[in-house]
Amino acid sequence: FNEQNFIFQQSKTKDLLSPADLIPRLEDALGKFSRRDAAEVLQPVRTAVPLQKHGGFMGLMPTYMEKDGVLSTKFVCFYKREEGSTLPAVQATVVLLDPEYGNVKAVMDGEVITAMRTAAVSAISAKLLMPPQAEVLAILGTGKQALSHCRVFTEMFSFKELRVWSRTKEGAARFIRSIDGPVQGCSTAEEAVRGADVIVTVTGSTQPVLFGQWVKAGAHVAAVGACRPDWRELDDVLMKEAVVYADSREGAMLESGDVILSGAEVFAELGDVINGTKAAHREKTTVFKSLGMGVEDAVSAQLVFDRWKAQAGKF
Ligand SMILES: NC(=O)C1=CN([C@@H]2O[C@H](COP(=O)(O)OP(=O)(O)OC[C@H]3O[C@@H](n4cnc5c(N)ncnc54)[C@H](O)[C@@H]3O)[C@@H](O)[C@H]2O)C=CC1
Ligand SMILES: O=C([O-])C1=[NH+]CCC1
Repeated sequence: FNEQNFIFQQSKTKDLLSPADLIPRLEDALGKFSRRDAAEVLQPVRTAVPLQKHGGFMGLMPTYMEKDGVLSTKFVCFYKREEGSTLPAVQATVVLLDPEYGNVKAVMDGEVITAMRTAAVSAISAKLLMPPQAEVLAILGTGKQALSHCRVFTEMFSFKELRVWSRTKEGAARFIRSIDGPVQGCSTAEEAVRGADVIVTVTGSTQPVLFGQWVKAGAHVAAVGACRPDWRELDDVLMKEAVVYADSREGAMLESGDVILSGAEVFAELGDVINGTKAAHREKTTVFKSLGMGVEDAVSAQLVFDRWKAQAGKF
């Protein structure tokens, strides 16, 4: 394996991936995952290796989709970064293999894949669970995931109002400068979320930043940060009052501080709703606890590979 063409840099994955193409593949993958049919998806909960000295962890996310012939693994390193740091909080690489022989087919930059697939899965959660006629979107956090969520949500839905909150003025200003449409910068998280129909939490916080008493009844929350068992983004009130959905029930029980420490019950996986085996409680306050799954990276990497093959006229 030393073929230049099979290394996909960030610019290439960016060119080849679009939310519109990705969303149907992710919906299909989430549905397959929740059927727990080993011939469709084999995906253990990610192995997390703490990098104590450097304030981060490395996650290994292997996935096999036998029927689809997709074998991949992602390596992802996550670090807590100071506001304004130019270093990325999340760095990732996705390796796509041939399941028949075990040879590597492609090595891809995983930052764009991670940013886009995470936002696309949150958008799927909103499509299924947000109240009808949702008008106001609030985003807490202004980093890479905030930007990708903003892009995917504004592409997929027509909110009348977009609000954003950062823990620093500079973070909010940078975010507002980076996006095209109108956005209201809020000086507190409470101001951003009061009355919002959809709330996205994409912070590196380890303590709650969103409190149930601020959240409008019937709102949908896509909770994307706090991916360790002792990290929180949401308080107990919200976790207990809302109907809680997750990408993976096992992942949520092992990795999500919001689920584990609040004692909240995971009502369903997003895939169960897609499969029609569990209800989408749009009329209630809902939380989608996103942790990120290997199967999302697998289908995203396969999509990049398929698009590249089609463009290059390969095989
Ligand atoms: N569920 C999933 O599939 C994925 C989840 N993530 C998680 O999403 C979160 C955001 O990731 P990125 O945007 O890549 O990181 P980033 O570093 O680019 O952005 C993090 C944002 O959180 C803010 N923040 C950090 N600490 C905070 C605190 N104590 N209180 C309030 N705000 C705080 C920062 O100011 C920044 O705006 C992280 O927690 C990461 O682990 C990332 C990738 C995938
Ligand atoms: O799924 C993913 O890639 C991650 N989830 C939390 C940090 C990175």
